[in-house]
Amino acid sequence: METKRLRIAMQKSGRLSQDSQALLKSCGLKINLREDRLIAHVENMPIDILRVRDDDIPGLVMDGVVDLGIVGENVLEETMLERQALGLSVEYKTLRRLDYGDCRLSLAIPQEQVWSGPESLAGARIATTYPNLLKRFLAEQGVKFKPVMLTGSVEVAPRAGLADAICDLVSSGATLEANGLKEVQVIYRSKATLIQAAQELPADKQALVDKLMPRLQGMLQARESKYIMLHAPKDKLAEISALLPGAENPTIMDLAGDTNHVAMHVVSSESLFWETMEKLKALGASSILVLPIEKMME
Ligand SMILES: Nc1ncnc2c1ncn2[C@@H]1O[C@H](COP(=O)(O)OP(=O)(O)OP(=O)(O)O)[C@@H](O)[C@H]1O
Ligand SMILES: O=P(O)(O)OC[C@H]1O[C@H](OP(=O)(O)OP(=O)(O)O)[C@H](O)[C@@H]1O
Ligand SMILES: [Mg+2]
Repeated sequence: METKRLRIAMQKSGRLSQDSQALLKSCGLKINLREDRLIAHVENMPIDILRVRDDDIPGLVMDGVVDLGIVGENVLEETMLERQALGLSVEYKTLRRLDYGDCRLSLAIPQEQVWSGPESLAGARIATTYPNLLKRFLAEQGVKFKPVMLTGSVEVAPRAGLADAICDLVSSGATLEANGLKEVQVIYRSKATLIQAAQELPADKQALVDKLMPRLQGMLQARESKYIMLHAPKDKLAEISALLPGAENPTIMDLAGDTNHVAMHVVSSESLFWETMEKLKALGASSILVLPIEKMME
């Protein structure tokens, strides 16, 4: 269905919802969101946000039902494999990998069991929501297994006697531990990603995407960067710069009444660890301030 408004699909409720909504808001979208509504209107731009189950997002983009989607790479890759097997279109464009939704798809077994590699799962029943990613991994290892498809509560499957092992998402590992399981093999690492339908968009919609992308890029870059201010001995400027990632072009300013030191301001592409601060201090730097950056545009 053709609409004049750009359609963006994102997860309705779950791990990616808050961050995705916050990211779009930070790009200037005023989202009129009502919890019970599946479509949220953006008040100040011709954009509609479709709030759906995350599993549906890759298909909506690949079928061109929505223009953009924010989804975990794990779900994207799993859907690709599933659609490939069904002979459906798997085309899309990745616009930007995002900085949230970090997790890994891993194999886990009961804590008391000994792990001697993927081959120890030969013939095992493995519970998962990601049968295609699991099949691909174990096929590469030459291991045959019996998939047990579960769409939730995968971690309880071994205790419930439904499976011998599981293949599920892990972040802190707390859920595995709470269920008496241990992570033994990572099979896929994932983050949230912004994707676009493969077919060409009408010019006005593409113009809107082209307007939003530098804002998104700027927000993500700002989140990854820090503004660092410090006083430095003039004869140690090169050594101090070398300690600050992305500080090729520092701003150097004279300090009133001090001819031996200068003020140095840099945008660093990474957060500054305490260890680096201590090294800066050892080189004679003082008054070191590390500030977050709200927005950036190059
Ligand atoms: N513990 C985690 N930490 C960080 N990101 C995660 C974590 N678990 C999952 N994710 C990412 O967030 C996505 C959504 O996870 P969530 O658990 O909300 O999915 P769901 O239960 O399948 O939701 P839905 O109801 O939309 O189908 C996952 O596909 C993954 O990319
Ligand atoms: O390693 P951890 O930090 O414990 O995270 C892993 C858990 O997080 C996700 O579920 P979520 O909590 O989103 O709930 P869900 O099962 O309802 O999807 C995932 O499916 C795991 O169960
Ligand atoms: Mg889901």
